[in-house]
Amino acid sequence: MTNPIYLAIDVPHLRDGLALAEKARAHIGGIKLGLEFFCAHGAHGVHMIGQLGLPIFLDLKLYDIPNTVAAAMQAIHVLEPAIVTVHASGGRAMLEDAKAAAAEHTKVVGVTMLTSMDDRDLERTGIKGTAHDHVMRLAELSKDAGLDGIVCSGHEVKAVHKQWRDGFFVVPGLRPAGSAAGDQKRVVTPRQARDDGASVLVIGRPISRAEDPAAAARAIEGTL
Ligand SMILES: O=c1ccn([C@@H]2O[C@H](COP(=O)(O)O)[C@@H](O)[C@H]2O)c(=O)[nH]1
Repeated sequence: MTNPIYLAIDVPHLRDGLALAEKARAHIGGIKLGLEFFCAHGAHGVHMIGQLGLPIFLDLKLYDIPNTVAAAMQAIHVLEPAIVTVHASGGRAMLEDAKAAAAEHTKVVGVTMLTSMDDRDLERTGIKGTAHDHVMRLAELSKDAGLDGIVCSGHEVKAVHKQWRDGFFVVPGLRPAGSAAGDQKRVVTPRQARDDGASVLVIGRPISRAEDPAAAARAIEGTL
């Protein structure tokens, strides 16, 4: 079985990101590079991390008019990402054009509702209903638009998996039992998410902020 853990490299210095990825390398299946990393290090940073030979997940959360998102998708072909994110709330045309513009081997997944938000946060954005309802709606839209899957929390992945059997489900907001949630609000353990149908487990601070990142990654891998 391939290791579903993607380590989120959310550190300001490239050399620290490389060192972290090297330490955890034996216990992870891929690397997730997000906004912080891409804004600081751009394509050069992605190439450097890519040299470790692990699949790269570019968590860019693209959200713009269809033409702009499609152009951005084309621009990143050269980086050969295994996975790229777009915001599912960007609408059907944006999602369709994003998928059409992506490289053949890149999975395009729609971010439904950030794991740092709960029902109350959702209500404050003017959206009625629960996080669960909202994620289910955006999962259906993503599926209809031809995306490969979605990003959701471990609270919803079981229900989404039931509706979309061959979908690809990326789950962040993961915390080993007893570890601090920080800014994450919809949290489950890595094991729970995997058992409920997650394809990819995104884990950042429980590994990157650990005293011994390799030992932390190994311990999480051991629970799966
Ligand atoms: O809904 C979302 C979408 C993306 N993320 C990203 O995942 C990691 C999680 O990091 P932790 O340190 O394990 O909390 C981070 O890069 C986020 O940008 C998310 O958390 N939730």
